[in-house]
Amino acid sequence: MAANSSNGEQQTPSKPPPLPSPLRFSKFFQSNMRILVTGGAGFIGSHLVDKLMENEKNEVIVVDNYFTGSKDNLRKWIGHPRFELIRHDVTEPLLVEVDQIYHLACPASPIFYKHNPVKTIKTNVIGTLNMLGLAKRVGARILLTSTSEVYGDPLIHPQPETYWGNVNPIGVRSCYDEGKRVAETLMFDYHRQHGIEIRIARIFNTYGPRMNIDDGRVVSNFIAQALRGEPLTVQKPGTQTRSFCFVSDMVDGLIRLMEGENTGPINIGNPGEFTMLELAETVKELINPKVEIKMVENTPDDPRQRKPDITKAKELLGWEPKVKLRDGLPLMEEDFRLRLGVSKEN
Ligand SMILES: NC(=O)c1ccc[n+]([C@@H]2O[C@H](COP(=O)([O-])OP(=O)(O)OC[C@H]3O[C@@H](n4cnc5c(N)ncnc54)[C@H](O)[C@@H]3O)[C@@H](O)[C@H]2O)c1
Ligand SMILES: O=C(O)[C@H]1O[C@H](OP(=O)(O)OP(=O)(O)OC[C@H]2O[C@@H](n3ccc(=O)[nH]c3=O)[C@H](O)[C@@H]2O)[C@H](O)[C@@H](O)[C@@H]1O
Repeated sequence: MAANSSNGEQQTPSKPPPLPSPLRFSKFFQSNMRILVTGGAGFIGSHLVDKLMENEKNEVIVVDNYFTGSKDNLRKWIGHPRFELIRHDVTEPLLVEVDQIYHLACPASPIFYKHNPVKTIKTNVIGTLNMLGLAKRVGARILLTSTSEVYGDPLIHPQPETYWGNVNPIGVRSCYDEGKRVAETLMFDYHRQHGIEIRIARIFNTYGPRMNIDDGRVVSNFIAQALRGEPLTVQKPGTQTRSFCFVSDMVDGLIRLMEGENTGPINIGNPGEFTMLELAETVKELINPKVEIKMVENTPDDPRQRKPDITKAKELLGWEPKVKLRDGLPLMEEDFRLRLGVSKEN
């Protein structure tokens, strides 16, 4: 059609505008759910992205500052028309149009979250405020990955969601556990004050392929040590317990929580409980019977026991874990062997 110029004369455009790129069609015409995953380049986040990307109706946007995560965890999706990766720190505001936010960004291994405690608490508090601000602005549902560390060194065992916890507010772990407690408070205040749709998962120790080899957490430490033929370092007294959930079960629980009708908080974890000495014995038996077990000093405020009460997850989400520790460890061993270049015969 002819256009009017500013002096009133008619002009005919020389050529029609270019067609949009075919990528634009594949990107915006197929998807009907745009999902943001903060911390999506990390261990749990990258497995969550894999699962979300299996659904052709989903478009996934990851934001990560790569503090503990890596692009390598997402390499199979880079360049995919339904996937975008943004280097961004959640302590800075973000504006993207999304329908759901899985908010995972936060260092999780104690050695990393204690490395820069002020940054850890900023990530938990300012990062969560920013993501809630985004959820409010664009009307998205937001899920926070909280932690069993909100129960501190628990005096009730196993821990139900109704337990308020036993947390040291001024200790070296407080940046993480008090940080997550404030993040939970912010979630509920935005829910009550602004009607934001929230979901809170309290995750218990999760393990699986893709954990950083030198992550510092107990399962990755023991597997890497067993494969390198080094002593398994059990921190004293060794009778402290944890309950280990395989990552595929965790991802299934997180998606059910997001898709369901309950705000939570809901414990997501595997109730199978082990002492750290039992875990070391199991890794030794399954991976390298020749390695020694060595007792080493512990760090302050290490919780003495931890086991989730998952009644709520069973009743409200129809969820319970499927993978036993003895079945999950060999899957992680396989991944660690590949990355460390240690074959089965060695
Ligand atoms: N793995 C567990 O056992 C466990 C248990 C309880 C809770 N959680 C929670 O689950 C989430 C994921 O844990 P994970 O084990 O995958 O840890 P991870 O360290 O592998 O992943 C965390 C990701 O967040 C990113 N990140 C950190 N700070 C950021 C920031 N300021 N801005 C943007 N990105 C940032 C990291 O680079 C990383 O990719 C965390 O919120 C953690 O607190 C994990
Ligand atoms: O599940 C949770 O809620 C929390 O669990 C872990 O925290 P923690 O249980 O302290 O994790 P680890 O560092 O793996 O320690 C587990 C136990 O193993 C022991 N440990 C650790 C490392 C090691 O080499 N040897 C060893 O005996 C520790 O003393 C501790 O008792 C995670 O790192 C947190 O991100 C998460 O929020």
